[in-house]
Amino acid sequence: MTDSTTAPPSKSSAGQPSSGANGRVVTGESIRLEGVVKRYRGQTKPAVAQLDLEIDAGDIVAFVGPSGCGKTTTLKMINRLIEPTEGRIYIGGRDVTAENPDKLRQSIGYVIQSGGLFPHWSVSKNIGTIPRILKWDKKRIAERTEYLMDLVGLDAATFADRLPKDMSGGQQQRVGVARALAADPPVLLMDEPFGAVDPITRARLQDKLIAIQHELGKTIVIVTHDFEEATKLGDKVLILSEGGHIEQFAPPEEILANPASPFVEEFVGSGATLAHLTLTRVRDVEIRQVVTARVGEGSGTVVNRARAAGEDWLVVVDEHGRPRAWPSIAEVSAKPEVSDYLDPRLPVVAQSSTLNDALDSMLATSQGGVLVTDGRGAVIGALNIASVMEAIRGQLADVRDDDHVGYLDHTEGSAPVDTPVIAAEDESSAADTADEPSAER
Ligand SMILES: Nc1ncnc2c1ncn2[C@@H]1O[C@H](COP(=O)(O)OP(=O)(O)OP(=O)(O)O)[C@@H](O)[C@H]1O
Repeated sequence: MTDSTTAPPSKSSAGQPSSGANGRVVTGESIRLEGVVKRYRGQTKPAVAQLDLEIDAGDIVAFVGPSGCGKTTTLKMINRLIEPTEGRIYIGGRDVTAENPDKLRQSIGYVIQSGGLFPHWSVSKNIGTIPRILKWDKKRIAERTEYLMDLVGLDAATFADRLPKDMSGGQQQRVGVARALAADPPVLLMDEPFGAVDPITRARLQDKLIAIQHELGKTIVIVTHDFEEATKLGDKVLILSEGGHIEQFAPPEEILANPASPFVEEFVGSGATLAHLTLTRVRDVEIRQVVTARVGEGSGTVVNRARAAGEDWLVVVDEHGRPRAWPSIAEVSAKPEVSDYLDPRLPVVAQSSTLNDALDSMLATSQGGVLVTDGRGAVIGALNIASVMEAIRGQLADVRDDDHVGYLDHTEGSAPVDTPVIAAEDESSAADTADEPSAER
């Protein structure tokens, strides 16, 4: 990836990057909604009845809530794609309800599901959309485009001239994020950005967003239907009920530990255990060191290196340290030098990935381990399934009901009740199979 010296200096209207409360770089701006109301014409009830909300500069905030509660309406009022009926919205202390809406939208990044790219424009032309409107010179646009493609993990030489239709959904979504960041806006609004991609790609895009956020420190508001996604991405989660009513606005840990209302408890409901697992990141678990080898190195040398470290496997990396394959020493020994083979099914997660993501990745690739990479995609170690399971078991034990009596605590004879039927085929299917021979074991 490009190092930061080749990136155009960050020039958000927030001024110089500052350091947030948690020591992170902040180039984003705060967002404040004051008495915001939205009444759509012809509707008896307001979509958003009365909303007061303050989002800190440099935070990611996830909006969740049942369908129709006003998430998208609220998001689109921030960049005035939807005009508030009443109230004021401030970005970095500036009252944006009084600004020219077109100018405002040029200064706020906006990402929608599937990227929303212009289909007949190449990737680079798509990314340069706002800088062209802002009349940046060609050289500056070209440099910015290259930097952003690198930031979102797309090789400029391969993708700059491609049309969106010739890319995967996840790649298109990365272009959507690069385009939204083109003019270095302090605020990024995202409406269900990862809704249309498969779970593994989704986890990778979420990790990429977290890495970008750590590097740039924008203020990001994201609408999602997925509470697990909200807990993974959000520094804070906003739970709304009908009419844009705030049920709770707090860090995910706090929502899980102290749901503010029965509504929140029910909304979080069955997803709570899963969400607890989402709170544990790969970086919270001890990762194993791996032996790496560069493409083109002599096989004898790298096999000796692996043996000396007591490893049967080694990770082949490119010149940036990014993993390409994870062969055994027997496989490496079969060729004179380390091959440039790129394994399309390599299980890889980021440090910001959740234990769920790590497990998903292992299951999807049928591997017993997963490689762990840093924010720039370079390999830093591996996790095996046993350590993930151990951490998950610890998490589940923490959230399990304290009153639960386990097998070892049980006093013999104190539960003289019939065994309940917890799971069984329904009668019709049981009848259907009654005459069939029983399967061999
Ligand atoms: N253009 C419109 N005209 C009239 N009513 C609308 C309009 N757009 C949204 N609404 C209504 O406003 C309310 C809030 O809609 P909004 O799209 O903000 O909800 P949401 O929480 O984003 O929903 P979802 O999760 O289903 O996307 C809903 O009752 C919806 O039917």
